[in-house]
Amino acid sequence: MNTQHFDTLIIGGGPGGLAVAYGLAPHQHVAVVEADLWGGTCPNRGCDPKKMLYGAVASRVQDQQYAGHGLIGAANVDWPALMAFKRQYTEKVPSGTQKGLAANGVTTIHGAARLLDAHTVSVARAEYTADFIILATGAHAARPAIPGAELLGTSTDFLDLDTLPRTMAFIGGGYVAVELANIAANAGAEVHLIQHNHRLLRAFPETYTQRLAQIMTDRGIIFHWDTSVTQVKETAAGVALTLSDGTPLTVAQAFSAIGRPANTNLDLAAVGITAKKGGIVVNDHLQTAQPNIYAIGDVIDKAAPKLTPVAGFEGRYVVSQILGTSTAAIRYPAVPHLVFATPELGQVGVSVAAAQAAPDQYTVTEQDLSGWYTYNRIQDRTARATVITDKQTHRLAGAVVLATDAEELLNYFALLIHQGAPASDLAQWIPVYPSVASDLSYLYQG
Ligand SMILES: Cc1cc2nc3c(=O)[nH]c(=O)nc-3n(C[C@H](O)[C@H](O)[C@H](O)COP(=O)(O)OP(=O)(O)OC[C@H]3O[C@@H](n4cnc5c(N)ncnc54)[C@H](O)[C@@H]3O)c2cc1C
Ligand SMILES: NC(=O)c1ccc[n+]([C@@H]2O[C@H](COP(=O)([O-])OP(=O)(O)OC[C@H]3O[C@@H](n4cnc5c(N)ncnc54)[C@H](O)[C@@H]3O)[C@@H](O)[C@H]2O)c1
Repeated sequence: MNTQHFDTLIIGGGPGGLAVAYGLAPHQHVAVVEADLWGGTCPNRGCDPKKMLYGAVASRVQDQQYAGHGLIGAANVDWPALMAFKRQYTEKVPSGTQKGLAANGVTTIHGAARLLDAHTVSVARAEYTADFIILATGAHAARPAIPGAELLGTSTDFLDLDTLPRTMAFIGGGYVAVELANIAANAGAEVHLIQHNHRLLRAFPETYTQRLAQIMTDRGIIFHWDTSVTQVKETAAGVALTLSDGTPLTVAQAFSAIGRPANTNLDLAAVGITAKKGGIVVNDHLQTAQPNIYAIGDVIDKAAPKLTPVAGFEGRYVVSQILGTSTAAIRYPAVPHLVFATPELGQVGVSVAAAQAAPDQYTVTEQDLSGWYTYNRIQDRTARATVITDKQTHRLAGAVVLATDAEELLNYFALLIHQGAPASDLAQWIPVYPSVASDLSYLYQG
């Protein structure tokens, strides 16, 4: 068998793998193996298509907020046209990604890769060797272990629905369930969200998640708290879910959104690499038990959130390790994370719970922003934010925002934390007025 050799071989052509490929391509002979769609989850069936659908419903919600204040009637979502708009973007992603890699001298190999030893990978009947191997295989949607689970769709199915089902249910109360339920409900569907406990979006403060749940309830989403689904059956009308209290719930379509286990199906044991529930185990240099095999992105077990920019950050870090431009352990900056609902809920830095547990160290200030000009102007009646500052350094330590376009404030907060900028810096800065940025000096006062 002819074996091709590369300096670095990357398994997985998503945001993590691509960051490594583009970083190493000018210096090395590099290959990427992709089993499915070039570009990975985010641009094909994750962040990007999700935000295209979200954009339309967010506009509709904004229209509704202007009702009686200058706009008559909210725009309606034309789901097939919105889906066509989304597909115009997503359909070009795989070929565009592959062409981009080829144009940068990266070899692209299509197929599912497996590890044969610390330097050898098999794809179909071919074998490839490499000095370094990067595992960047991401994660996949889980389905509950119940009879009929195969009848449940996943986020991938939702993001490619030709027509919007009149009724639907989401099992789970994490990012995926909340974001997709919000899109579906604001696009006109009757939506049920079934959560097995009483806690939505565990990474966010409960006072905020309860507020968001109330806003979503007011918009028509039906929450089934402390409820599990015990069985799914096909019916003429769609699917019949049996809920843990015995109640039947029939909807046109139901989706599993109970988490995303790592794609560790790589014959890891054959090379002595371990994986836990959260994913592949790596050290603080992102090396697996085999020092020449790194793992990055959603496939690794880590405390950092599993997000696209985090996968890219890890990819660039691994490039610096392989090229020898850095030998330091990985240090993550404060990572902003945000749920694209209407309104958006985001947070960055020290959590409210951690700050409240250390009252000598942090000041926690929560403010209702709904009366502020920025939010009153767009009739966002629920906007609020919590800002956490360090009592000793007077620097920004963390923030939580529930508001229309919270993403903007969150990005500013992340930058201020990253730069360790004192509040006094804002006095030397002139933002556009009126804008979200022009509120910063009122929110962060050191
Ligand atoms: C519905 C949804 C919405 C999301 N929204 C956001 C968002 O708004 N913001 C955000 O930051 N993140 C979001 N995410 C998360 C984001 O998509 C991931 O964090 C990101 O894609 C991780 O990148 P990755 O490179 O680690 O993995 P992936 O993007 O999953 O790429 C891994 C690639 O590896 C391939 N692969 C797997 N096994 C093999 C194998 N054996 N051989 C070869 N190839 C293999 C897969 O086919 C895949 O293409 C969302 C995710 C979902 C599902
Ligand atoms: N805006 C964003 O940045 C964004 C959007 C979507 C996804 N993501 C990424 O994708 C990841 C996965 O999202 P997700 O929503 O699938 O997972 P998640 O881990 O965020 O939430 C899973 C939810 O399912 C519930 N659950 C778990 N097991 C269950 C079971 N057996 N039965 C019923 N419910 C169960 C959990 O309590 C939780 O509410 C996120 O953690 C995030 O990293 C990010």
